[in-house]
Amino acid sequence: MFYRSSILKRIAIINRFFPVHNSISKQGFYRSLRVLSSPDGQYSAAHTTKQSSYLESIHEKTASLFSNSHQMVSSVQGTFLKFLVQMSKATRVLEIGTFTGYSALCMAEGLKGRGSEAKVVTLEKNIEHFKVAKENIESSGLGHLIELKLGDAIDTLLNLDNAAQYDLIFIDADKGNYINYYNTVLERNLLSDDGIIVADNVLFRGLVSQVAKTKETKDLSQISSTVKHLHSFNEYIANDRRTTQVLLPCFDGITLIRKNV
Ligand SMILES: C[S@@+](CC[C@H](N)C(=O)[O-])C[C@H]1O[C@@H](n2cnc3c(N)ncnc32)[C@H](O)[C@@H]1O
Repeated sequence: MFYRSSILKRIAIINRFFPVHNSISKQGFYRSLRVLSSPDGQYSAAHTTKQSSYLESIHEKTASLFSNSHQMVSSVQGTFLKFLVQMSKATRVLEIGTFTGYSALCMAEGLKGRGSEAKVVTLEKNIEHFKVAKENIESSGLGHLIELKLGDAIDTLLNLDNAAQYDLIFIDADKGNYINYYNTVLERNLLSDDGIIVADNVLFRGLVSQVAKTKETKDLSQISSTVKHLHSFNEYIANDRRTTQVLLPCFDGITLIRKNV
C-alpha cells in the first residue's frame, strides 16, 4: 500500500517538474510512468534481496521529506550499485551527486571488508542536501567509508588528488554537465584502467530516444533541456574512441563505460 501511494506521489511530482509538451514526448513519458508503477517493477522489488533496515529507512525518510525525492535511485538500483561495487572488486568509488547520501551508502555497503583503502568519495553542491547526507552518513555506522565533499562538482573534480584513482565512478548530478564530468574524469586520469563509469538517467523517463526521432521532423525547442543534454551525452560517448560502453535500458537508463587501454 505504502509502495503504491509513494509511486503515485512521485508521478505527481514528475508531472509537475517535467510537464509533457506535446505528442512527441507524451508516449515515452507515459511509458516511463508505467515502468515506475508496473507489475514488473513491483515484482522486481519483491524478488530482490532486502536491503539493510538502515538503507530502507534512509530511502523512506528521503521520500517523505523531499518533494524531489524521485532524484534518488530506487532501492533495486541501490542494490544493483552495491552489486557492481562488489563484482568489480572496487576499492575506491567516486560519486558525482550525493543528494541525501542513499546511493553513496548503498555503494559503501559493497565496500565492506575491502581494507583500509576502501572509500566512497561523494560530491554535492547543495548545502541542504549536504547537511542531510552528512547526518545520514554519520548515523549509518559506515562513516569511515564515505568522504562527503561540498562544492561544485567540476571544481572538486579539478582539485581531487589523482594519485589515487577510482575503480567505479557514478555520475548522477546535473545532466548539462555530464559531458564535462566524463571528460574531466578521463583527462585528469581519475579512472583506473579496470575501472567503470556508471552514468545514470541516460534514457530519462523514456524521453531521450524520442529526441533522436524528433530531430528529423519536429522542433527541438519543445523538448526539455535535460533531455537534450542527455541525448548529446549519449551521442558523445557513442562516438568517443577513448572508451567502450553499453547503454542498458533498465531503471531510468544507465550506461556502463570502460577505458580502452
Ligand atoms: C540525482 S541527485 C543524486 C541522487 C543520489 N545519487 C541518490 O541516488 O541518492 C543529484 C544531486 O546532484 C547535486 N548537484 C547538481 N548539480 C551539481 C553540481 N554542479 N555539483 C555538485 N552537485 C550537484 C544536486 O544538488 C542533487 O543533490
